[in-house]
Amino acid sequence: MSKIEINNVSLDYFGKKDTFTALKDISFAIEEGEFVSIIGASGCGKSTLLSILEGLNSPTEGIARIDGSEITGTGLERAVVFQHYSLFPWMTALKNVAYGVRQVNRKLPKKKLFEIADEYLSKVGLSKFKQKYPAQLSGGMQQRVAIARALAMSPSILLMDEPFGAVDAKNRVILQELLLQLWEKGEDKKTVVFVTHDIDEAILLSDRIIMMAANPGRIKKEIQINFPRPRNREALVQSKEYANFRKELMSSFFNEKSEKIHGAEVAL
Ligand SMILES: Nc1ncnc2c1ncn2[C@@H]1O[C@H](COP(=O)(O)OP(=O)(O)OP(=O)(O)O)[C@@H](O)[C@H]1O
Repeated sequence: MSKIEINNVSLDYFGKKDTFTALKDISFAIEEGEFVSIIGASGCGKSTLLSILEGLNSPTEGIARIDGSEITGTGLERAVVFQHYSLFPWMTALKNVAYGVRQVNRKLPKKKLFEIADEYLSKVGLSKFKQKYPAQLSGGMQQRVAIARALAMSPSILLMDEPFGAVDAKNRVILQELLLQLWEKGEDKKTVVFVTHDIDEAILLSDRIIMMAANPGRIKKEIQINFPRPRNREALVQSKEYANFRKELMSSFFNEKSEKIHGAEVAL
């Protein structure tokens, strides 16, 4: 049994006048401990797919399962990290992480709760900032807190929707490496579903890439990534294998019909 199974899933959004098919007949499986990225043009349904895995949306057709059971709502075994920092502004970094831990274990004594929060903030390099409020932290730091909170909840599945999309280029690299390190070293390897627009990010992090196409949102290609782990960005990007692999991936990514609508490139 796979950790995640998506079988013939379609999802329609019903408007007042018309219906929009955001996902059409999608099937794939993700094994326990696998790191899978979903890439594709804007509007191809990546976030919609993630919302089904999160349990916020239900397929119009088909079935989505976790550990063999149909997803019927949100669950504490799934933690989510979004592009926009979803921290509570009135809580310190430490309290934000402790809040997450409390959601999964309400009986834990306060002291233990804060010990766990402390441990995870130190894993993401923020020990010195634990008493700061989100507004006192940079965007990259806030995203570290969000990652610490997600990991501290000890989920078996981590759902990440463009988690580094809003941070600057330098912090993006730092966060990618942090996530790679935490995931590769993790004693209990999480199953990760990671939505991104960034091909290099997807190659660096993933075991497999699911490439989607738009109108309607569907799977275009699945690509296995066999670069050995632990991965080192410098060594990886300098290798000939990487250059060839990336070139191939880029050409299938852009080999999609598109049209300029109001000056913007829109995938068809
Ligand atoms: N609630 C909704 N009602 C109607 N249409 C929606 C709704 N949510 C999303 N859509 C449409 O469904 C399609 C898929 O949206 P989705 O956000 O899943 O795409 P995406 O691949 O994540 O895009 P992006 O990369 O820009 O975030 C888009 O055309 C979007 O406009």
